[in-house]
Amino acid sequence: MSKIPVIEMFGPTIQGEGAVIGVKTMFVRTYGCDYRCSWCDSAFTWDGSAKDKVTMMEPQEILAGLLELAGENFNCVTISGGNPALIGEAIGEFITLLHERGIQAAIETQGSRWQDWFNDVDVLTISPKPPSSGMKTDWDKLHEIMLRVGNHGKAAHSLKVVVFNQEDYEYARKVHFKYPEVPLFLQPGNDNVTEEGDISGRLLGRLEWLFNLVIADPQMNRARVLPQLHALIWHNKRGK
Ligand SMILES: C[S@@+](CC[C@H](N)C(=O)[O-])C[C@H]1O[C@@H](n2cnc3c(N)ncnc32)[C@H](O)[C@@H]1O
Ligand SMILES: Nc1nc2[nH]cc(C(=O)O)c2c(=O)[nH]1
Ligand code: SF4
Ligand SMILES: [Mg+2]
Repeated sequence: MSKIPVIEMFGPTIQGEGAVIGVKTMFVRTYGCDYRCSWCDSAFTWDGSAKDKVTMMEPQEILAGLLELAGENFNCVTISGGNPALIGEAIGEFITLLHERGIQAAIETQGSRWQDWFNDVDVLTISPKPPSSGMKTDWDKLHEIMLRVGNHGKAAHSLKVVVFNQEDYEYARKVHFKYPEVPLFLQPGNDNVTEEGDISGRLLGRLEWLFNLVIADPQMNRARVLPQLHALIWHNKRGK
């Protein structure tokens, strides 16, 4: 039986981002990422600082862990990371276990890798990375993924672009132009992920800035602009 490197499990909490914002969900965060975004708010999944916290878990053990944490108090599990798309069939098996119990599976990934289990996901969020991240988008790979989820998947899929500056905004426009039929969510970047205390004022200022860009832009009439809702409420606290 193949295993999944899990760095944390938490919840129930409220999905704070994207297409299913506001939904009660558990989180399973996998270890390891093929990217190194300069502003990553979950860098402990790849920078080595929490390596000793990784547990290799079978799908059944993860489900048992979630049930222990929350009992029956959830019907959605969000698998994030790191990049969960680095992991093969074990996640497919985990999704099957969730579905057997009538639980939905949501995925957060950046669109750099495909896995066949994407087709079985209920909510697939693809979040390609803008220039401020320091990462370079492989547009061919992203295109392959968008075609595959569009043609075969049952997944309700959407694109989510984090925007820190004007150049990132241009990148988001490019993504929207390439995939105009796919729901696009814009999310302002949190430029200090270690600040303690109440960061909501700073984040709301960035949200207003992004609102104003979209309001002025006829190319973005269908984009949706959302905060990281959990960060407004729980700030930079981990496991929320
Ligand atoms: C930590 S990532 C993990 C999943 C996957 N690696 C990805 O990037 O899509 C989860 C989400 O948080 C977003 N994110 C990470 N750091 C952020 C920051 N400083 N401000 C706003 N969003 C951030 C990412 O863009 C992604 O949409
Ligand atoms: N509440 C909450 N919502 C989220 N949406 C995406 C998250 C992530 O880190 O992938 C996240 C997270 O870490 N917490
Ligand atoms: S792709 Fe996601 S997890 Fe990986 S470094 Fe970027 S934001 Fe962090
Ligand atoms: Mg997060």
